[in-house]
Amino acid sequence: MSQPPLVAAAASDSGLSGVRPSFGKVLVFGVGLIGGSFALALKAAAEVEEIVGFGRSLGSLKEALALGIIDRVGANAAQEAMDADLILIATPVGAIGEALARIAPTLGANTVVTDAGSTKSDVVAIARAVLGERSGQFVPAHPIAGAENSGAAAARAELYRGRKVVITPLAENSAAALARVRAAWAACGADLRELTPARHDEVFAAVSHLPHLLSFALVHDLALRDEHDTFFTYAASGFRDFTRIAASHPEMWRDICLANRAALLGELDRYRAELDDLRAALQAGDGDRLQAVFDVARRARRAWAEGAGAEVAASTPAATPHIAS
Ligand SMILES: NC(=O)C1=CN([C@@H]2O[C@H](COP(=O)(O)OP(=O)(O)OC[C@H]3O[C@@H](n4cnc5c(N)ncnc54)[C@H](O)[C@@H]3O)[C@@H](O)[C@H]2O)C=CC1
Ligand SMILES: O=C(O)C(=O)Cc1ccc(O)cc1
Repeated sequence: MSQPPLVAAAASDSGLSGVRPSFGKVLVFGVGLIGGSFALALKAAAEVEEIVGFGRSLGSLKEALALGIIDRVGANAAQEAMDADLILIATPVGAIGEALARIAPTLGANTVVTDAGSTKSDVVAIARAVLGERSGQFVPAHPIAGAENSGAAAARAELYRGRKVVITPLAENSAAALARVRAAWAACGADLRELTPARHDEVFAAVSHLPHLLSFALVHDLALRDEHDTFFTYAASGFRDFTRIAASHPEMWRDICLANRAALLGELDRYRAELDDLRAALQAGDGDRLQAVFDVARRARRAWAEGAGAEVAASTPAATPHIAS
């Protein structure tokens, strides 16, 4: 790396000439919200010379070109991978293996590869299978920033500023490869964290994948009712908050749910047990129990929103064995 990214950005902002960007040629596979925002952020930080986009549809790549997100539409991934400095794979997780397969045979010895997938154990497994002895060049990542909107038109340079990006390094990553990928995400303004792939998937099953599944389920159930218009007419801001994420991309979420199926099933079972507990309290007219659960949840939610983390002691007396365990 020629310069620490933010130093180089500051130098270029202040008008100093002769400071080279940290990355020459960057390939982005999947130039949508996440890939497009990464491209725009590297450009805004003056950390890249050229961004070449690859994707499934020429139409969306042309849109990304017109929006100034990429500099060229790539035609030959294998050829471009030979001398790329950095490659980001930002397709739905089910397509990451296919993108890796396109670059694997010709991947340059000094090229580093990262991804943005919402799941990590499956991505690591496919990367090792496809890249073989080159898997050390792949440093997995997951930006915890996004939205229910998708596509290149939703991309913005500021998306990652101050937001966490979880890196799940591999034992075979060299210190240099890890540093290059960390530098790229840091140049986007991210707050870098590290987890193992397995721990990552457990955590995100609970705080991201399950909430999306629940939101899709609620809206699906209402949408299929005969008088769904009446329900939606009267839905207020609580419904809006709970269901915003049900407007997320169905294909992307299909892939995430399937990729993290084991952890998600575990979280779903816990949630069902929680619902059973609340149902039993409701049926028994046990207002104390309802209020005790709501009180713990309210304090945890408020502490989290205030940035203190959810460190409220779970002091609710357990009504059922599953809560006590
Ligand atoms: N949307 C979000 O809030 C977040 C998404 N992610 C992850 O980032 C990745 C991308 O998500 P978004 O940018 O939101 O989706 P998006 O739908 O905005 O962009 C995905 C892009 O990948 C392209 N694509 C789809 N299948 C492909 C294939 N087989 N080969 C090549 N290109 C293909 C699409 O044409 C599109 O341009 C996913 O893996 C997702 O799990 C991670 C963090 C947040
Ligand atoms: O829209 C939202 O609030 C999100 O939760 C965005 C999001 C979606 C997928 C991820 O892996 C990370 C963040």
